[in-house]
Amino acid sequence: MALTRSPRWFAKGVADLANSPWPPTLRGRVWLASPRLISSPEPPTFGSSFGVLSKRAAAASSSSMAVSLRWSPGPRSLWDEPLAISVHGLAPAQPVTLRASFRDEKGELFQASARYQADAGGQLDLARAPALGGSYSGVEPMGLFWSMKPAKPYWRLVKRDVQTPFLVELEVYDGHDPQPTKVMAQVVHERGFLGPGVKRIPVREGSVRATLFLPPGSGPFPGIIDIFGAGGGLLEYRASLLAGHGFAVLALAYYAFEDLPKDMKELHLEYFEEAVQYLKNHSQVKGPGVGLLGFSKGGDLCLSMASHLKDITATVTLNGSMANVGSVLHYKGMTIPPLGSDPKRIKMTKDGFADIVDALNNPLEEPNRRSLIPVEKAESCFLFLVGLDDHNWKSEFYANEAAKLLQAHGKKKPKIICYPATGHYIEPPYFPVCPVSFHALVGTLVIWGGEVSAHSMAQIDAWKQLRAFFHKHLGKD
Ligand SMILES: CCCCCCCCCCCC(=O)SCCNC(=O)CCNC(=O)[C@H](O)C(C)(C)COP(=O)(O)OP(=O)(O)OC[C@H]1O[C@@H](n2cnc3c(N)ncnc32)[C@H](O)[C@@H]1OP(=O)(O)O
Repeated sequence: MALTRSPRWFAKGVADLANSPWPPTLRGRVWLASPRLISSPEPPTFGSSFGVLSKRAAAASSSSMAVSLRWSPGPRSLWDEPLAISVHGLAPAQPVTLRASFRDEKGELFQASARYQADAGGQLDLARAPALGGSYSGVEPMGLFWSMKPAKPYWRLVKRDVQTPFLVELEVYDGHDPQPTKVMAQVVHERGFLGPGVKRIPVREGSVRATLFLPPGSGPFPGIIDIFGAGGGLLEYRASLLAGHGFAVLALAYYAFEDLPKDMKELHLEYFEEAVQYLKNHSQVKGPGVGLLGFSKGGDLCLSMASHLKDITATVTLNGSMANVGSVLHYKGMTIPPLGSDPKRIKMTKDGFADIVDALNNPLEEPNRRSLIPVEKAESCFLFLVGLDDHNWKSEFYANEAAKLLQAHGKKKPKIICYPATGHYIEPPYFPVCPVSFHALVGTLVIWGGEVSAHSMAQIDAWKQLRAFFHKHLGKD
């Protein structure tokens, strides 16, 4: 039996299919609105983002009205893209519950839900309608994403393979029951990390272990090196998303990856210098200088790179430190010891988690000054993005002291943007906030800080700010 569809609806789906920039295999899947439209056992795959009822739910649905759930851009989007989400075909003022969920690559579930009420016309537009409770409240067009929580405690969202999307399922349930059962519409949407035409190039040049992401087109593109914090391995997701905004981005590993050192006890700046040279010399990277983006320990590494290496034009840190932390840093015979700490200053929260915010020594006091990073030697301009509720360390203090050091030596004033109620893990937009998780360097569960809503808004703004800063100082592609 052929599928029967309302011509307009079907044509839209097919049109999306034709225009969709994504290869057919990556197109969103849709389920049908009601039994009368279902004839194939397999839900069809369309380029459209019209998503409605699964076959199972269709059988349960009493309404013959097709409830449709739509979001744009469709058929898939990138993780850092906002979505316009709406529901159509409801009864006037009908109470409904929306639920979003997906599983990460380790199979761990992330989910959020919120209660809404349709308008007089039976429509629900998340850009206008307030959530009445659940994972969030108020008018929050992307609340279903940023408010998601893992079912597994102390679990962080980490995208390990940027070549595959997360399949996010969005469901509309009838009513506001705490555990609603009647599904009225359902759609699976693909949230990717590699934009159309972005190339992913593994880099094994000399001792450099990295992945280069190039935007579509011939370039040359402004180049950025992206460095994560303590944890090891090679995390690519921030670089791959940033490449979607016109930058050539090198996600750089520096320990616990392939033949790199197994731990970060001893790091050599020559390794990072080799990475800068690789990126600078790439035919599709626009010189003369490159940008650096560092999060946490990656932030202090970027400051050390900017201070000691040539051709660093723009440096952005996300909750970085202005002292060398967690490893001995060597460069051309020079040795910078790690900033000391005192375990006695680790506090325990009432829930039994470690709060390490005061554990590090003050880098301005002797003998800790030997761990200070000589940012005054840098030619780079700086943007320090700071979470004011960072519980990993005193990010605001470090940013302000680094600014004083720079200005005391006649350097340009760095831009400092502080985000209230924002914790340590400032990730790309719409990453669920992780309040507590395992700290690779401390070896236990720590609190990272951050109030969910404020931290989520900070992630959206920080992403905008760093992109604008790099475009301003490195040029546009
Ligand atoms: C005196 C004190 C002074 C303290 C003074 C303070 C000094 C702070 C200095 C450092 C500041 C920072 O950088 S703070 C950290 C910033 N973090 C980052 O930038 C992220 C860096 N990368 C990572 O976290 C890692 O690469 C991962 C977790 C993404 C993947 O690493 P991996 O090595 O593949 O992980 P894996 O083997 O699977 O698991 C290793 C362990 O990591 C944890 N883990 C793994 N995946 C996850 C996950 N999604 N969510 C939560 N936890 C996870 C588990 O506990 C797991 O143990 P098990 O369950 O398998 O047994």
